Amino acid sequence: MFSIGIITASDKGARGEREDLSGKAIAEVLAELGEVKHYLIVPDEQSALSEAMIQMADDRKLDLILTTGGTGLGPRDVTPEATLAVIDRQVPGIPEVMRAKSLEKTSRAMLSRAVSGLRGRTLIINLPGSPKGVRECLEAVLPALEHGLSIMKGEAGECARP
Ligand SMILES: Nc1ncnc2c1ncn2[C@@H]1O[C@H](COP(=O)(O)OP(=O)(O)OP(=O)(O)O)[C@@H](O)[C@H]1O
Ligand SMILES: Nc1nc2c(c(=O)[nH]1)N[C@H]1C(S)=C(S)[C@@H](COP(=O)(O)O)O[C@H]1N2
Repeated sequence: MFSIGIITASDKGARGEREDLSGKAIAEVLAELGEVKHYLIVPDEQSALSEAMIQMADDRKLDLILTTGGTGLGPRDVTPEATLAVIDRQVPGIPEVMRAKSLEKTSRAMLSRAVSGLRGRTLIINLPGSPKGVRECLEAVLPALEHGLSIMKGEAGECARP
């Protein structure tokens, strides 16, 4: 079981104006992969988002951080920039597969600028804001997540498939 953090990037959510169904969807989909240890709703502000990621990665030492929201083209959509500012190495295959699989469902998938990467021994993944988008994107990456996290933690040395 891996330790998981969820960050919902949402102005409405942070003001208490909308129930955060997307954060809940992440916790539901990942129930078998790990345990949600920390959960924050943060307004769409780059420094606050980066700060939340640093806290979860460096202080709480969580294995996996999922963000939802703020990946689009809106003027306040800055989650990818907040993520790029704190990661050491990108993992491009994760957003590549999320967009590729999601494009089979909606052409709007191309509008998510989501990124993914490692900060030390923490993997950070951006997801879109809608609960549907969260489920569709997580479904796309889930098959490889456990293996990726094990390699990241130094618990699995072999990538060979049986
Ligand atoms: N955390 C969430 N929980 C439930 N629904 C959400 C959430 N985030 C987004 N949605 C849904 O996806 C739609 C598009 O999301 P978008 O990111 O554009 O939200 P928004 O209206 O700009 O507000 P904000 O950025 O303050 O969350 C919303 O109108 C809402 O229906
Ligand atoms: N799988 C999937 N990806 C998706 C969507 C979706 O419904 N399903 N919505 C798209 C839409 S409409 C937008 S605008 C972008 C960015 O969403 P965000 O700004 O809420 O992060 O994600 C896209 N990615």
